[in-house]
Amino acid sequence: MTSLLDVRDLCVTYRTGGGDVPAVRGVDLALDPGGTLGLAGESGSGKSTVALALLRLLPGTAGVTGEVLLEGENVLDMRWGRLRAVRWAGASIVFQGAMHSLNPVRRIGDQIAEPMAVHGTVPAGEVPARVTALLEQVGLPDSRYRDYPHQLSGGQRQRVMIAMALACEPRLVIADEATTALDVMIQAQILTLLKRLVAEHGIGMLMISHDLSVLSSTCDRVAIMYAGRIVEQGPAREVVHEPAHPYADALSAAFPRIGDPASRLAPRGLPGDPPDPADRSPGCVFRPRCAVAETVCATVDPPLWPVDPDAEGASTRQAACVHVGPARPLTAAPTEEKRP
Ligand SMILES: Nc1ncnc2c1ncn2[C@@H]1O[C@H](COP(=O)(O)OP(=O)(O)OP(=O)(O)O)[C@@H](O)[C@H]1O
Repeated sequence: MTSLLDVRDLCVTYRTGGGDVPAVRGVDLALDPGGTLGLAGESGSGKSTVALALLRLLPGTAGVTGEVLLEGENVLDMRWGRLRAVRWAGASIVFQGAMHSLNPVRRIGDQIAEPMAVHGTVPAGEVPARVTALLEQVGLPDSRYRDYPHQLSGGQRQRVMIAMALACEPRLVIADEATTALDVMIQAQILTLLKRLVAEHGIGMLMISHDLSVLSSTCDRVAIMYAGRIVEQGPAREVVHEPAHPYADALSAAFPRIGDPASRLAPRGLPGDPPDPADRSPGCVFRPRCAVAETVCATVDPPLWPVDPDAEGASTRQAACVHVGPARPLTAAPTEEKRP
């Protein structure tokens, strides 16, 4: 089966007056049709840069290398006309903060109709009925068709953004912090809606959030980013509830876990700051903040490898840490030597 999305060795560097900022460094991601992949990491880890790179929406100051294969076709090599056809119809994106993404002086229905008109995916005469159907799918009455964005609540506007994203029946939806600005009740409603729509339409979804609990309740698989790299990826339950990489562990511990009263009362924080993206020191980039760092971590920068190479299906769970997987022997000697 061809992957819906296959990202290979994606690197993004922003050119700034203060020098180059390598925001994404060698990211590999894969998503099957109908699959849901979560991308998590703290602020500045490069999540949005990945999302924007997938549809070539980055500013001109960004240099991009690697491959973004959408149903086998490299988005990074597409000619402009082909790229325009792929946006909305092949893959669409829902951003945080719908008020800034919607046009304040255009009616909701007309804005949802626009991608269909531009791409000609629906005959002109059928567009109003399709808009009404989309409004219904996202839980809005068709009386909202003629409303302006300011007449809707934040949650309703976010539903409009989802309706727009689905308008041309894309195979991939990218949701970038799509529920972050919403209160917890509305957030739950929108997540339920997204999950239902993705399942009903067989759409693949890449969901970006700094909130692991959101991803664990929505996605099949989760990838954790730190300083522009994926440091762990695998089945959502395992990555969120039994993280292997020390950073994934710290991120997971920062969120209260349902059913664990102790963690609900005292989520752990992660000391220190994320590294300067321009820092090219050798070794593991997480080392200065890592509670289990050893001497070897100052020189070895491990790639992603299987967490448990002996377990069945283990190849799907990977982490980039010398303390997990086949790298363990690397740590054995220095650890023994250090002991008195
Ligand atoms: N236009 C830009 N020019 C220069 N640097 C940028 C630009 N956009 C992002 N960056 C830098 O790239 C890195 C990754 O930023 P990005 O916004 O992708 O992270 P993020 O994980 O999505 O963060 P957040 O959750 O806060 O949105 C950061 O160091 C950021 O400062």
